[in-house]
Amino acid sequence: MEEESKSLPPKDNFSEWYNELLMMAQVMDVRYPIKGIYVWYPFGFSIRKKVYNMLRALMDVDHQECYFPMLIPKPELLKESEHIKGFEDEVYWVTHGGLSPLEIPLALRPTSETAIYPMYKLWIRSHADLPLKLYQIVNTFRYETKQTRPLIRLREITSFKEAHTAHATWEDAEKQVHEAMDLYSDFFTKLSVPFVINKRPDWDKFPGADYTMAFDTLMPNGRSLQIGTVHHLGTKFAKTYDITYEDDKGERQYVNQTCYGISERCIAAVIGIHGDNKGLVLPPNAAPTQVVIIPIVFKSGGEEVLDVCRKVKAILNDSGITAVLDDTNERPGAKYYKWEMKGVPFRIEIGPRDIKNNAVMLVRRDGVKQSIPMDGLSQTVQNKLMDFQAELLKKASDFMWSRIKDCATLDEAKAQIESGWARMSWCGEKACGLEMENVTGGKLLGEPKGMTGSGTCPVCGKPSDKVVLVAKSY
Ligand SMILES: Nc1ncnc2c1ncn2[C@@H]1O[C@H](COS(=O)(=O)NC(=O)[C@@H](N)CS)[C@@H](O)[C@H]1O
Ligand SMILES: [Zn+2]
Repeated sequence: MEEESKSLPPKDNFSEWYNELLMMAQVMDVRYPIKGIYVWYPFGFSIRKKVYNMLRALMDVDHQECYFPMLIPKPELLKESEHIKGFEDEVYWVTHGGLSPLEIPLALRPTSETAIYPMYKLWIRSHADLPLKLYQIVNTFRYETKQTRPLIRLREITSFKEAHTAHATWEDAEKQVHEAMDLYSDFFTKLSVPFVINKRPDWDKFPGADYTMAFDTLMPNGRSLQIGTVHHLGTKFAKTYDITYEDDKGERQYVNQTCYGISERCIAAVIGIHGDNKGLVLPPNAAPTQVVIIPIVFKSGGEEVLDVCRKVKAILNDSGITAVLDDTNERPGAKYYKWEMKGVPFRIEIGPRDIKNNAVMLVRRDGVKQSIPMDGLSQTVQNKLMDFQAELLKKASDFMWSRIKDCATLDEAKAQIESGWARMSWCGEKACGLEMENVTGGKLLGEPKGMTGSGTCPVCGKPSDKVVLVAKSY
Protein backbone atom coordinates (compact mmCIF):
# COMPACT_ATOMS: atom_id res chain seq x y z
CA MET A 1 0.00 0.00 0.00
CA GLU A 2 1.38 3.43 -0.95
CA GLU A 3 2.65 5.60 1.91
CA GLU A 4 1.16 9.09 1.79
CA SER A 5 3.94 11.62 1.24
CA LYS A 6 1.82 14.42 2.77
CA SER A 7 2.75 15.72 6.21
CA LEU A 8 0.48 15.31 9.21
CA PRO A 9 -1.49 18.51 10.07
CA PRO A 10 -0.84 19.83 13.61
CA LYS A 11 -3.06 18.24 16.27
CA ASP A 12 -4.63 21.55 17.26
CA ASN A 13 -6.38 21.30 13.92
CA PHE A 14 -8.01 18.23 15.44
CA SER A 15 -10.40 16.91 12.83
CA GLU A 16 -7.89 17.41 9.97
CA TRP A 17 -5.16 15.79 12.10
CA TYR A 18 -7.45 12.89 13.08
CA ASN A 19 -8.65 12.08 9.54
CA GLU A 20 -5.16 12.39 8.02
CA LEU A 21 -3.60 10.32 10.78
CA LEU A 22 -5.98 7.39 10.23
CA MET A 23 -4.75 7.24 6.64
CA MET A 24 -1.04 7.97 7.22
CA ALA A 25 -0.75 5.44 10.06
CA GLN A 26 -2.82 3.00 7.94
CA VAL A 27 -5.54 2.48 10.56
CA MET A 28 -8.68 2.98 8.46
CA ASP A 29 -9.06 3.75 4.77
CA VAL A 30 -11.82 6.33 4.38
CA ARG A 31 -12.00 6.00 0.59
CA TYR A 32 -14.63 3.23 0.47
CA PRO A 33 -17.42 4.36 -1.89
CA ILE A 34 -20.25 4.36 0.69
CA LYS A 35 -20.65 7.30 3.10
CA GLY A 36 -20.00 6.32 6.72
CA ILE A 37 -18.51 2.95 5.80
CA TYR A 38 -14.74 2.48 6.02
CA VAL A 39 -12.05 -0.19 5.58
CA TRP A 40 -9.74 -1.53 8.29
CA TYR A 41 -6.12 -1.57 7.06
CA PRO A 42 -4.19 -4.59 8.36
CA PHE A 43 -2.27 -2.41 10.86
CA GLY A 44 -5.47 -0.80 12.15
CA PHE A 45 -7.03 -4.22 12.37
CA SER A 46 -4.13 -5.45 14.52
CA ILE A 47 -4.88 -2.61 16.98
CA ARG A 48 -8.57 -3.61 16.96
CA LYS A 49 -7.62 -7.26 17.53
CA LYS A 50 -5.46 -6.42 20.54
CA VAL A 51 -8.02 -4.06 22.07
CA TYR A 52 -10.94 -6.45 21.54
CA ASN A 53 -8.98 -9.44 22.83
CA MET A 54 -8.60 -7.45 26.04
CA LEU A 55 -12.35 -6.71 26.05
CA ARG A 56 -13.15 -10.41 25.41
CA ALA A 57 -10.88 -11.45 28.26
CA LEU A 58 -12.84 -9.18 30.61
CA MET A 59 -16.22 -10.31 29.26
CA ASP A 60 -15.36 -14.03 29.30
CA VAL A 61 -14.93 -14.00 33.09
CA ASP A 62 -18.68 -14.35 33.55
CA HIS A 63 -20.37 -13.95 30.17
CA GLN A 64 -20.63 -16.39 27.28
CA GLU A 65 -19.92 -15.25 23.74
CA CYS A 66 -22.47 -16.11 21.08
CA TYR A 67 -23.64 -15.08 17.63
CA PHE A 68 -27.13 -14.00 16.49
CA PRO A 69 -28.29 -13.38 12.91
CA MET A 70 -27.77 -9.97 11.32
CA LEU A 71 -31.16 -10.06 9.55
CA ILE A 72 -34.25 -9.25 11.63
CA PRO A 73 -37.81 -9.81 10.31
CA LYS A 74 -39.76 -6.52 10.21
CA PRO A 75 -42.53 -7.69 12.62
CA GLU A 76 -39.94 -8.55 15.30
CA LEU A 77 -38.15 -5.23 14.88
CA LEU A 78 -41.41 -3.26 15.14
CA LYS A 79 -42.69 -5.05 18.26
CA GLU A 80 -41.30 -2.76 20.99
CA SER A 81 -42.87 0.64 20.27
CA GLU A 82 -40.40 2.85 22.18
CA HIS A 83 -37.45 0.93 20.76
CA ILE A 84 -38.62 1.21 17.18
CA LYS A 85 -39.41 4.94 17.63
CA GLY A 86 -35.76 5.38 18.52
CA PHE A 87 -34.46 3.38 15.60
CA GLU A 88 -37.02 3.54 12.78
CA ASP A 89 -35.17 6.29 10.89
CA GLU A 90 -31.83 4.49 11.26
CA VAL A 91 -32.66 0.99 10.06
CA TYR A 92 -31.40 -0.41 6.73
CA TRP A 93 -33.82 -2.79 5.03
CA VAL A 94 -33.26 -5.83 2.80
CA THR A 95 -36.26 -6.12 0.49
CA HIS A 96 -35.17 -8.62 -2.17
CA GLY A 97 -33.63 -12.07 -2.34
CA GLY A 98 -32.02 -11.97 -5.75
CA LEU A 99 -34.67 -10.74 -8.19
CA SER A 100 -37.64 -11.73 -6.09
CA PRO A 101 -39.07 -9.28 -3.57
CA LEU A 102 -39.18 -10.62 -0.01
CA GLU A 103 -42.64 -11.12 1.48
CA ILE A 104 -41.28 -9.93 4.82
CA PRO A 105 -38.64 -7.18 4.61
CA LEU A 106 -35.60 -7.87 6.74
CA ALA A 107 -33.76 -5.24 8.83
CA LEU A 108 -29.99 -5.13 9.14
CA ARG A 109 -29.51 -5.16 12.92
CA PRO A 110 -29.01 -1.61 14.31
CA THR A 111 -28.46 -3.39 17.65
CA SER A 112 -29.66 -6.88 18.46
CA GLU A 113 -32.42 -6.75 21.10
CA THR A 114 -35.07 -7.67 18.54
CA ALA A 115 -33.00 -10.55 17.14
CA ILE A 116 -32.02 -11.96 20.53
CA TYR A 117 -35.09 -11.58 22.69
CA PRO A 118 -37.43 -13.80 20.67
CA MET A 119 -34.80 -16.50 21.26
CA TYR A 120 -34.48 -15.63 24.96
CA LYS A 121 -38.22 -16.34 25.15
CA LEU A 122 -37.52 -19.90 23.91
CA TRP A 123 -34.41 -20.39 26.04
CA ILE A 124 -35.55 -19.06 29.42
CA ARG A 125 -38.04 -21.35 31.19
CA SER A 126 -37.17 -21.46 34.85
CA HIS A 127 -35.29 -19.73 37.64
CA ALA A 128 -32.44 -22.15 36.96
CA ASP A 129 -31.85 -20.52 33.59
CA LEU A 130 -31.04 -17.18 35.25
CA PRO A 131 -28.96 -15.14 35.25
CA LEU A 132 -28.29 -15.42 31.53
CA LYS A 133 -25.30 -13.31 30.44
CA LEU A 134 -24.42 -13.43 26.75
CA TYR A 135 -22.52 -11.09 24.45
CA GLN A 136 -21.49 -10.88 20.84
CA ILE A 137 -19.01 -8.77 18.87
CA VAL A 138 -20.61 -8.07 15.50
CA ASN A 139 -21.18 -5.41 12.89
CA THR A 140 -24.37 -3.39 13.17
CA PHE A 141 -25.90 -0.86 10.78
CA ARG A 142 -27.35 2.56 11.54
CA TYR A 143 -28.35 5.04 8.84
CA GLU A 144 -26.78 7.93 10.77
CA THR A 145 -27.85 11.36 9.55
CA LYS A 146 -25.42 13.35 11.74
CA GLN A 147 -21.92 13.75 10.30
CA THR A 148 -20.25 10.37 9.91
CA ARG A 149 -16.58 9.96 10.95
CA PRO A 150 -14.27 6.95 10.88
CA LEU A 151 -14.24 5.06 14.20
CA ILE A 152 -16.56 7.68 15.73
CA ARG A 153 -19.87 7.69 13.85
CA LEU A 154 -20.16 4.94 11.23
CA ARG A 155 -23.10 3.62 9.30
CA GLU A 156 -21.59 0.15 9.57
CA ILE A 157 -20.39 -0.18 13.16
CA THR A 158 -17.80 -2.89 12.58
CA SER A 159 -16.86 -3.69 16.19
CA PHE A 160 -20.05 -3.58 18.17
CA LYS A 161 -19.67 -5.50 21.44
CA GLU A 162 -23.19 -5.93 22.82
CA ALA A 163 -24.03 -7.80 26.01
CA HIS A 164 -27.58 -8.88 26.84
CA THR A 165 -28.41 -10.24 30.30
CA ALA A 166 -31.58 -11.58 31.94
CA HIS A 167 -32.26 -11.74 35.69
CA ALA A 168 -34.95 -12.81 38.14
CA THR A 169 -35.49 -9.38 39.70
CA TRP A 170 -35.09 -5.65 39.00
CA GLU A 171 -32.49 -5.52 41.79
CA ASP A 172 -30.48 -8.38 40.24
CA ALA A 173 -30.48 -6.45 36.95
CA GLU A 174 -29.44 -3.30 38.82
CA LYS A 175 -26.51 -5.27 40.32
CA GLN A 176 -25.56 -6.33 36.80
CA VAL A 177 -25.58 -2.68 35.69
CA HIS A 178 -22.98 -1.98 38.39
CA GLU A 179 -20.89 -5.02 37.41
CA ALA A 180 -20.99 -3.86 33.78
CA MET A 181 -19.89 -0.36 34.83
CA ASP A 182 -16.98 -1.87 36.77
CA LEU A 183 -15.97 -3.98 33.78
CA TYR A 184 -16.11 -0.94 31.46
CA SER A 185 -14.16 1.15 33.97
CA ASP A 186 -11.47 -1.54 34.03
CA PHE A 187 -11.40 -1.76 30.22
CA PHE A 188 -11.09 1.99 29.61
CA THR A 189 -8.47 2.32 32.36
CA LYS A 190 -6.45 -0.42 30.64
CA LEU A 191 -6.63 1.74 27.50
CA SER A 192 -5.43 4.79 29.51
CA VAL A 193 -8.70 6.50 28.57
CA PRO A 194 -10.25 8.62 31.36
CA PHE A 195 -14.03 8.90 31.59
CA VAL A 196 -16.95 10.24 33.57
CA ILE A 197 -20.04 8.06 33.99
CA ASN A 198 -23.19 10.08 33.41
CA LYS A 199 -26.77 9.03 33.98
CA ARG A 200 -28.39 10.22 30.73
CA PRO A 201 -31.48 12.42 31.11
CA ASP A 202 -34.72 10.52 30.49
CA TRP A 203 -35.19 12.06 27.04
CA ASP A 204 -31.79 10.77 25.92
CA LYS A 205 -31.79 7.24 27.32
CA PHE A 206 -31.61 4.12 25.13
CA PRO A 207 -35.00 3.56 23.42
CA GLY A 208 -36.94 1.10 25.61
CA ALA A 209 -34.64 1.34 28.63
CA ASP A 210 -35.55 2.27 32.22
CA TYR A 211 -32.32 4.27 32.41
CA THR A 212 -28.95 4.63 30.68
CA MET A 213 -25.51 5.03 32.26
CA ALA A 214 -23.05 6.42 29.71
CA PHE A 215 -19.24 6.55 29.70
CA ASP A 216 -18.12 9.90 28.34
CA THR A 217 -14.56 10.98 27.64
CA LEU A 218 -13.17 14.32 26.48
CA MET A 219 -11.49 14.60 23.11
CA PRO A 220 -8.67 17.20 22.79
CA ASN A 221 -10.90 19.57 20.82
CA GLY A 222 -13.23 19.87 23.80
CA ARG A 223 -15.94 17.62 22.41
CA SER A 224 -17.39 14.78 24.44
CA LEU A 225 -17.36 11.23 23.07
CA GLN A 226 -19.74 8.57 24.38
CA ILE A 227 -17.51 5.50 24.46
CA GLY A 228 -19.86 3.03 26.12
CA THR A 229 -23.33 2.66 27.56
CA VAL A 230 -25.04 0.42 30.10
CA HIS A 231 -28.83 0.18 30.06
CA HIS A 232 -31.27 -1.15 32.65
CA LEU A 233 -34.17 -2.45 30.55
CA GLY A 234 -36.47 -3.44 33.43
CA THR A 235 -39.25 -5.75 32.18
CA LYS A 236 -40.20 -3.67 29.13
CA PHE A 237 -38.68 -5.99 26.54
CA ALA A 238 -39.67 -9.07 28.59
CA LYS A 239 -43.30 -7.97 28.40
CA THR A 240 -43.03 -7.22 24.68
CA TYR A 241 -41.35 -10.55 23.86
CA ASP A 242 -43.06 -12.51 26.67
CA ILE A 243 -39.81 -13.65 28.30
CA THR A 244 -40.86 -15.30 31.56
CA TYR A 245 -39.52 -17.85 34.04
CA GLU A 246 -41.18 -20.00 36.66
CA ASP A 247 -40.21 -18.78 40.12
CA ASP A 248 -39.75 -21.04 43.15
CA LYS A 249 -43.48 -20.68 43.94
CA GLY A 250 -44.32 -22.00 40.48
CA GLU A 251 -45.56 -18.61 39.27
CA ARG A 252 -44.54 -17.13 35.94
CA GLN A 253 -42.53 -13.89 36.27
CA TYR A 254 -41.16 -11.55 33.64
CA VAL A 255 -37.36 -11.38 33.55
CA ASN A 256 -35.53 -8.11 34.17
CA GLN A 257 -32.85 -7.32 31.61
CA THR A 258 -29.78 -5.19 30.95
CA CYS A 259 -27.73 -4.57 27.83
CA TYR A 260 -24.43 -2.77 27.40
CA GLY A 261 -22.39 -1.82 24.38
CA ILE A 262 -18.98 -0.65 23.28
CA SER A 263 -17.93 0.06 19.69
CA GLU A 264 -14.73 1.05 17.86
CA ARG A 265 -15.19 4.48 19.44
CA CYS A 266 -12.91 3.13 22.19
CA ILE A 267 -10.13 3.07 19.57
CA ALA A 268 -11.08 6.57 18.38
CA ALA A 269 -10.60 7.70 21.99
CA VAL A 270 -7.14 6.08 22.27
CA ILE A 271 -6.04 7.66 18.98
CA GLY A 272 -7.61 11.07 19.60
CA ILE A 273 -6.53 11.48 23.19
CA HIS A 274 -2.96 10.14 23.09
CA GLY A 275 -1.82 10.94 19.54
CA ASP A 276 0.58 13.84 18.86
CA ASN A 277 2.05 15.79 15.95
CA LYS A 278 4.20 12.84 14.97
CA GLY A 279 1.33 10.37 14.81
CA LEU A 280 -0.26 7.71 16.96
CA VAL A 281 0.85 7.22 20.55
CA LEU A 282 -0.41 3.78 21.59
CA PRO A 283 -0.61 2.76 25.25
CA PRO A 284 1.26 -0.57 25.50
CA ASN A 285 -2.01 -2.47 26.17
CA ALA A 286 -3.30 -1.26 22.79
CA ALA A 287 -0.04 -1.54 20.84
CA PRO A 288 0.35 -4.51 18.49
CA THR A 289 4.09 -3.73 18.50
CA GLN A 290 5.37 -2.49 21.86
CA VAL A 291 9.07 -2.20 21.04
CA VAL A 292 10.84 -1.74 17.71
CA ILE A 293 14.55 -2.56 17.63
CA ILE A 294 16.64 -0.40 15.29
CA PRO A 295 20.22 -1.48 14.50
CA ILE A 296 22.60 1.48 14.23
CA VAL A 297 25.14 0.19 11.77
CA PHE A 298 28.10 2.02 10.28
CA LYS A 299 30.52 0.91 7.59
CA SER A 300 31.85 -2.01 9.65
CA GLY A 301 30.54 -4.13 12.52
CA GLY A 302 27.06 -4.43 11.03
CA GLU A 303 26.86 -8.21 11.50
CA GLU A 304 27.69 -8.06 15.20
CA VAL A 305 25.11 -5.33 15.77
CA LEU A 306 22.44 -7.36 13.96
CA ASP A 307 23.30 -10.42 16.07
CA VAL A 308 22.81 -8.50 19.28
CA CYS A 309 19.55 -7.02 17.93
CA ARG A 310 18.19 -10.49 17.16
CA LYS A 311 19.16 -11.62 20.67
CA VAL A 312 17.43 -8.64 22.28
CA LYS A 313 14.30 -9.31 20.21
CA ALA A 314 14.24 -12.93 21.40
CA ILE A 315 14.76 -11.91 25.04
CA LEU A 316 11.89 -9.42 24.88
CA ASN A 317 9.51 -11.73 23.00
CA ASP A 318 10.25 -14.56 25.45
CA SER A 319 9.10 -12.29 28.26
CA GLY A 320 5.78 -11.51 26.54
CA ILE A 321 6.77 -8.14 25.10
CA THR A 322 5.88 -7.78 21.41
CA ALA A 323 9.13 -6.60 19.86
CA VAL A 324 10.03 -6.35 16.18
CA LEU A 325 13.42 -5.85 14.55
CA ASP A 326 13.48 -3.34 11.72
CA ASP A 327 16.51 -4.57 9.78
CA THR A 328 15.43 -3.07 6.46
CA ASN A 329 18.06 -0.95 4.75
CA GLU A 330 16.19 2.35 5.31
CA ARG A 331 18.06 5.14 7.11
CA PRO A 332 17.48 5.10 10.92
CA GLY A 333 15.76 8.50 10.65
CA ALA A 334 13.21 7.15 8.17
CA LYS A 335 12.59 4.21 10.51
CA TYR A 336 12.05 6.52 13.48
CA TYR A 337 9.49 8.52 11.44
CA LYS A 338 7.58 5.39 10.37
CA TRP A 339 7.35 3.72 13.77
CA GLU A 340 6.55 6.99 15.55
CA MET A 341 3.68 7.47 13.08
CA LYS A 342 2.43 4.01 14.06
CA GLY A 343 2.59 4.90 17.74
CA VAL A 344 5.03 2.20 18.88
CA PRO A 345 5.57 2.97 22.60
CA PHE A 346 9.34 2.25 22.69
CA ARG A 347 12.26 2.11 20.29
CA ILE A 348 15.51 0.36 21.18
CA GLU A 349 18.59 1.62 19.32
CA ILE A 350 21.62 -0.66 19.35
CA GLY A 351 24.99 0.43 17.89
CA PRO A 352 28.65 -0.53 18.48
CA ARG A 353 28.92 1.88 21.44
CA ASP A 354 25.90 0.31 23.17
CA ILE A 355 27.38 -3.14 22.67
CA LYS A 356 30.69 -1.98 24.15
CA ASN A 357 28.79 -0.70 27.22
CA ASN A 358 26.69 -3.89 27.33
CA ALA A 359 23.62 -1.62 27.18
CA VAL A 360 20.89 -0.48 24.78
CA MET A 361 19.41 2.97 24.14
CA LEU A 362 15.72 3.00 25.09
CA VAL A 363 13.73 5.82 23.47
CA ARG A 364 10.12 6.32 24.65
CA ARG A 365 7.57 7.51 22.07
CA ASP A 366 7.24 10.88 23.86
CA GLY A 367 11.00 11.42 23.51
CA VAL A 368 12.37 10.27 26.89
CA LYS A 369 15.76 8.68 26.05
CA GLN A 370 17.74 6.46 28.42
CA SER A 371 20.60 3.97 28.19
CA ILE A 372 19.66 0.78 30.03
CA PRO A 373 21.93 -2.18 30.91
CA MET A 374 21.52 -5.47 29.04
CA ASP A 375 21.27 -7.27 32.40
CA GLY A 376 17.65 -7.59 33.46
CA LEU A 377 16.62 -5.96 30.18
CA SER A 378 13.16 -7.51 29.83
CA GLN A 379 12.15 -6.66 33.41
CA THR A 380 13.35 -3.09 32.93
CA VAL A 381 11.46 -2.73 29.65
CA GLN A 382 8.34 -4.32 31.20
CA ASN A 383 8.45 -1.75 34.01
CA LYS A 384 8.97 1.10 31.55
CA LEU A 385 5.98 -0.08 29.52
CA MET A 386 3.77 -0.06 32.63
CA ASP A 387 5.09 3.35 33.67
CA PHE A 388 4.23 4.71 30.22
CA GLN A 389 0.77 3.18 30.41
CA ALA A 390 0.16 4.94 33.75
CA GLU A 391 1.67 8.25 32.65
CA LEU A 392 -0.55 8.36 29.56
CA LEU A 393 -3.63 7.81 31.74
CA LYS A 394 -2.56 10.46 34.23
CA LYS A 395 -1.85 13.02 31.52
CA ALA A 396 -5.21 12.38 29.85
CA SER A 397 -7.03 12.38 33.18
CA ASP A 398 -5.47 15.66 34.28
CA PHE A 399 -6.44 17.18 30.94
CA MET A 400 -10.05 16.00 31.23
CA TRP A 401 -10.52 17.18 34.79
CA SER A 402 -8.86 20.51 33.96
CA ARG A 403 -11.57 21.04 31.33
CA ILE A 404 -14.54 20.59 33.68
CA LYS A 405 -15.63 24.01 34.98
CA ASP A 406 -18.42 24.95 37.37
CA CYS A 407 -20.68 27.45 35.61
CA ALA A 408 -23.34 29.48 37.40
CA THR A 409 -24.95 30.97 34.28
CA LEU A 410 -25.94 29.58 30.92
CA ASP A 411 -23.73 32.14 29.15
CA GLU A 412 -20.73 30.95 31.15
CA ALA A 413 -21.61 27.35 30.19
CA LYS A 414 -22.00 28.30 26.51
CA ALA A 415 -18.45 29.69 26.52
CA GLN A 416 -17.03 26.76 28.53
CA ILE A 417 -18.32 24.00 26.23
CA GLU A 418 -16.19 25.37 23.41
CA SER A 419 -13.22 23.77 25.17
CA GLY A 420 -14.61 21.31 27.71
CA TRP A 421 -17.50 20.41 29.98
CA ALA A 422 -19.66 22.82 31.98
CA ARG A 423 -20.86 21.56 35.37
CA MET A 424 -24.10 23.19 36.47
CA SER A 425 -26.85 22.75 39.03
CA TRP A 426 -30.11 21.36 37.66
CA CYS A 427 -33.53 21.08 39.24
CA GLY A 428 -34.15 17.86 37.30
CA GLU A 429 -37.05 19.22 35.25
CA LYS A 430 -36.98 18.32 31.54
CA ALA A 431 -38.08 21.84 30.50
CA CYS A 432 -35.09 23.37 32.26
CA GLY A 433 -32.75 20.71 30.83
CA LEU A 434 -33.93 21.36 27.29
CA GLU A 435 -33.63 25.11 27.86
CA MET A 436 -30.01 24.59 29.02
CA GLU A 437 -29.34 22.71 25.76
CA ASN A 438 -31.01 25.42 23.66
CA VAL A 439 -29.17 28.33 25.23
CA THR A 440 -25.73 26.69 25.43
CA GLY A 441 -25.97 24.87 22.08
CA GLY A 442 -24.66 21.79 23.90
CA LYS A 443 -26.09 18.49 25.12
CA LEU A 444 -26.92 17.55 28.68
CA LEU A 445 -24.66 14.54 29.34
CA GLY A 446 -26.71 13.95 32.48
CA GLU A 447 -25.86 13.53 36.15
CA PRO A 448 -22.21 12.56 36.68
CA LYS A 449 -21.81 9.56 39.00
CA GLY A 450 -20.29 10.59 42.31
CA MET A 451 -20.69 14.34 41.84
CA THR A 452 -23.15 16.47 43.81
CA GLY A 453 -23.11 20.12 44.69
CA SER A 454 -25.78 22.38 46.11
CA GLY A 455 -26.76 25.32 43.96
CA THR A 456 -29.72 26.74 42.10
CA CYS A 457 -31.03 25.71 38.69
CA PRO A 458 -29.77 28.37 36.23
CA VAL A 459 -33.13 28.29 34.42
CA CYS A 460 -35.82 28.28 37.11
CA GLY A 461 -33.72 29.29 40.11
CA LYS A 462 -34.93 26.36 42.24
CA PRO A 463 -32.34 25.18 44.82
CA SER A 464 -30.99 21.71 44.01
CA ASP A 465 -28.14 19.38 44.90
CA LYS A 466 -28.26 17.73 41.46
CA VAL A 467 -25.44 18.61 39.08
CA VAL A 468 -25.24 17.97 35.36
CA LEU A 469 -22.49 18.13 32.78
CA VAL A 470 -23.16 20.03 29.56
CA ALA A 471 -20.97 19.46 26.50
CA LYS A 472 -20.61 19.65 22.76
CA SER A 473 -20.60 16.00 21.82
CA TYR A 474 -19.93 13.83 18.78
N1 LIG B 1 -22.92 5.17 14.63
C1 LIG B 1 -22.05 4.75 15.58
N2 LIG B 1 -20.74 4.57 15.27
C2 LIG B 1 -19.87 4.14 16.22
N3 LIG B 1 -20.21 3.84 17.49
C3 LIG B 1 -21.50 4.00 17.82
C4 LIG B 1 -22.48 4.46 16.90
N4 LIG B 1 -23.69 4.49 17.55
C5 LIG B 1 -23.46 4.07 18.81
N5 LIG B 1 -22.15 3.78 18.99
C6 LIG B 1 -21.51 3.29 20.21
O1 LIG B 1 -22.18 2.09 20.59
C7 LIG B 1 -22.50 2.15 21.97
C8 LIG B 1 -23.76 1.32 22.22
O2 LIG B 1 -24.81 1.84 21.43
S1 LIG B 1 -26.14 2.22 22.17
O3 LIG B 1 -27.10 2.56 21.17
O4 LIG B 1 -25.84 3.24 23.14
N6 LIG B 1 -26.61 0.92 23.00
C9 LIG B 1 -27.10 -0.18 22.42
O5 LIG B 1 -27.18 -0.29 21.20
C10 LIG B 1 -27.57 -1.23 23.38
N7 LIG B 1 -28.15 -2.32 22.62
C11 LIG B 1 -26.43 -1.73 24.21
S2 LIG B 1 -25.57 -2.92 23.37
C12 LIG B 1 -22.65 3.63 22.25
O6 LIG B 1 -22.37 3.91 23.61
C13 LIG B 1 -21.60 4.26 21.36
O7 LIG B 1 -20.34 4.29 22.03
ZN1 LIG C 1 -35.04 24.26 36.76
